[in-house]
Amino acid sequence: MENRKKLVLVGNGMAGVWMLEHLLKLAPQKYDITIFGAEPHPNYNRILLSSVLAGGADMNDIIINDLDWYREQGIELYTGDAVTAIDTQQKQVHSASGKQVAYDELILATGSSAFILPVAGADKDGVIGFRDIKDCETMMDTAKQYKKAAVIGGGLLGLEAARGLLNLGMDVTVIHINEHLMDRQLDRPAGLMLQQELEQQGMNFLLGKRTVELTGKRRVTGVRFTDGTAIDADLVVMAVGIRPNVELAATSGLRVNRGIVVDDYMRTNVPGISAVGECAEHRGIGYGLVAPLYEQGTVLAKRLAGIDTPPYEGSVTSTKLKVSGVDVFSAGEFQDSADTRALRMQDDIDGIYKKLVIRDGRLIGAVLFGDTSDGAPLFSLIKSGESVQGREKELLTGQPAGGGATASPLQRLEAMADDEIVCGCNGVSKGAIGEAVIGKGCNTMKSLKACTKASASCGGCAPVVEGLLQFYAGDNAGVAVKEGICGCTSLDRDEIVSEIKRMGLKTVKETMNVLGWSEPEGCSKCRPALNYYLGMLWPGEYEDEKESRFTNERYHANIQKDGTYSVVPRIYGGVTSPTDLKKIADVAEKYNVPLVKFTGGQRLDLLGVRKEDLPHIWEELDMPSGHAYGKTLRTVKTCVGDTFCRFGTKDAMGMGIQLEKAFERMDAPAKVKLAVSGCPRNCAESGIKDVGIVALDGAWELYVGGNGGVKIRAGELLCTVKTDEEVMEWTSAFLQYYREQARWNERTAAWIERVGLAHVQEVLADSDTRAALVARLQNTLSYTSDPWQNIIQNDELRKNFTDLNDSAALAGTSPSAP
Ligand SMILES: Cc1cc2nc3c(=O)[nH]c(=O)nc-3n(C[C@H](O)[C@H](O)[C@H](O)COP(=O)(O)OP(=O)(O)OC[C@H]3O[C@@H](n4cnc5c(N)ncnc54)[C@H](O)[C@@H]3O)c2cc1C
Ligand SMILES: NC(=O)c1ccc[n+]([C@@H]2O[C@H](COP(=O)([O-])OP(=O)(O)OC[C@H]3O[C@@H](n4cnc5c(N)ncnc54)[C@H](O)[C@@H]3O)[C@@H](O)[C@H]2O)c1
Ligand code: SF4
Ligand code: FES
Repeated sequence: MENRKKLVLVGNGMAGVWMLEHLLKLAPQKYDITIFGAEPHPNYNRILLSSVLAGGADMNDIIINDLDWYREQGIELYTGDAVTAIDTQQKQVHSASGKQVAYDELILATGSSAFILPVAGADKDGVIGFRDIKDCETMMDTAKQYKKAAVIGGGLLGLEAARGLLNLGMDVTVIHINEHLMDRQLDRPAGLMLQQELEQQGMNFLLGKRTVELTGKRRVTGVRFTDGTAIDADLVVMAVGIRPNVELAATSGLRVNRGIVVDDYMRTNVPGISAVGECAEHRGIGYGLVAPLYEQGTVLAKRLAGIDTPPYEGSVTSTKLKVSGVDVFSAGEFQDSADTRALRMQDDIDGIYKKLVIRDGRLIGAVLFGDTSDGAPLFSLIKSGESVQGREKELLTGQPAGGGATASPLQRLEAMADDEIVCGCNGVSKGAIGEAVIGKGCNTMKSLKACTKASASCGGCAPVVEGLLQFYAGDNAGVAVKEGICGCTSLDRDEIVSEIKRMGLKTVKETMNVLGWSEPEGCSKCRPALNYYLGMLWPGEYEDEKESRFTNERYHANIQKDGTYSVVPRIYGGVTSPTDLKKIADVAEKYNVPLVKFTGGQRLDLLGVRKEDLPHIWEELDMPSGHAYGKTLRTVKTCVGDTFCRFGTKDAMGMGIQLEKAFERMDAPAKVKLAVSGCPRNCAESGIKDVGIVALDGAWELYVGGNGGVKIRAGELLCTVKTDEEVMEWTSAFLQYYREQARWNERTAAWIERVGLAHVQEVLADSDTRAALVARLQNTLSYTSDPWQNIIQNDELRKNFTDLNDSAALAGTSPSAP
């Protein structure tokens, strides 16, 4: 150990420790390391303080390296002890607690401090910046006692602080000096759209205001502006930018401007002393985001390890607003000037704005509002500096020139270049994720994060990283995506299903016991999932556990927002009769049903029914349940087909009724909707159903995986068949395969995206497999019966509808579109 050099790091924050981690990987034995940190904590993720304040994370969740890590690395760590002087002659640092430590290499990573406006009253109690754990705790404590918060500064930090304070129940006013928010990241249209969104969330704004004084005695009570106006405030958070911590360097004789001046290898003007992070100023620029600081850290780590490295030449930055739930992205030069051209697209109805700034045929900046999914590829183009001439409009619309379909998420992942940066904070490319998943077997988000650092900082890239994890794991047969289905178990869906089968587990309780659930009672995520898997695996044998079902399924009715229920009788294929209509009208009148409405699935919905009336209504209706509440077949929508329509080529109504009669009461991982149209005009909207059938001249087309809900998805063509019998066979086989393979609560659209249509087609192409699937579905359906008939004929079950304090059901309902 004696010939190791001594390395001292001043500042136990994000940039310094990130650099050290890198150095330890490159040259684990080269240095004896000592770290001084002014804060009393191990290294934590400062970025996530916004999430902690907003209630989305716990302080424990944001520790990056715990104390064990320092011990394991042999690092001497002094927390809560600031370095106060550097003796550059003796090569020693002195700390506030009186320690003296010698160095061969000294790294200054002292970060920044929140800039506190030098206005009268800025030293009063209740006036803080938002920089560290202490500030965060002060805000959380203040919200318990006080009501009114003022945030000065409508930049990234101010808006994230304001969102957190709103979540803590405070009235929040953001005071901003400019006429639009985030003026350092957004142009005016995007700034105004952001303001509108945040106002709807309950934030108040005072724009164009310059603070002149903070009023109050010891504690702040208000904010006064240069125009003479004022507001009350019990808490004032200053978020008007940052100032690099340079005092230590300046008083020790290092060259300092706004930050500590460094060259392209992060060297200061004093031999043996480097600076990295927010405290450093490189080519006149100080950065306030982690991505460029990590780029600096990479160069410094290599130099300290003695490895050749290209110089650090500065960074192009991109930002995203966190925690507000509003999608905002900004990168590069976002303001246009005399030598730039800008392309803009604004959609006020959907709240989407996109601006691209181009100079000399190259993309140099972008602003996205409302939909930031193009952020990563646009940022890659900005960084690469490649020509986009002729492709500008394509980049703006996201569609290939000359039209064509918008790519699906999977296609988009596939189309990404290997060197495209996926995680901006940590500089992780698509290729690096592929390498980690396939090459190193990192097949969970946790291990992938540990392996690559992707999504370990702001978390903004997590959806894309997760998509790539699925993408690569799916592509590589040897790797399975392993995510526990909930916090009670580390087992994923496939493992649970195969263990239930292998060990013959027959109840929810037994499954949880045998498979080592951490929560003996399970949770609202795993209980209904296990109930479904057991019912799917052991039809006829497994007794449904009604306490594992949500309220809607438990009462066989959709609970409405006023606590009443709805009744939807089954109307096969949407075809009814005067007799049924009369029955429906009679019960609606008799039970004072406040609303009778046609649903999107061509059914009649009686809304506003009292729980105790449900059994009587169903008794008097004497019609089968429409299952408008469950994870089952909901409806088969039909058009009139060739029975009446002059374009019709086949009997769409007849086919719809046949399908609905065949699959009614079929439990499924999620709700299932079907449609049959008599010709490609598609009046029954077959293109957006789980199974959508379209008649052609002499054939039927079967589309699968469509969805018209939150995330619209067009169905994909599974097959084209000739006869009605084949329609029944393929639909049965498809539905049973979905029942057996999908995760609980996964709609066919999500399932198909996950496993790929080609896989489903390959499985179903085999006629023996189809026959076996059809037989298994028929077997399952043979055990089902109408739930309302069961209830009205059973006095015990009827009692549930008069006992108003039935608390055994799982809290929550599932959405109820029939
Ligand atoms: C609430 C919040 C949200 C943010 N969100 C994002 C985001 O989403 N994306 C993004 O890219 N960036 C974000 N940032 C910025 C990001 O956190 C910083 O860029 C990053 O932490 C800077 O790292 P650093 O190591 O240079 O400084 P720091 O993380 O501040 O670390 C410096 C450390 O040095 C210590 N120190 C200072 N002087 C001394 C001394 N003399 N002796 C010993 N120790 C000393 C300080 O106490 C501090 O602990 C956010 C910042 C905040 C406050
Ligand atoms: N999501 C993220 O990436 C994120 C989140 C939080 C913080 N940060 C980083 O933390 C640092 C601090 O953030 P910030 O928002 O304080 O800095 P900022 O410089 O981005 O924004 C400060 C804002 O305050 C306004 N301002 C300046 N003087 C004012 C005054 N007297 N009254 C009212 N408004 C005034 C400015 O116009 C500016 O919009 C930055 O480096 C930022 O990049 C990033
Ligand atoms: S889908 Fe075709 S057959 Fe059906 S109603 Fe429309 S036009 Fe007529
Ligand atoms: S982009 Fe911030 S963690 Fe990946």
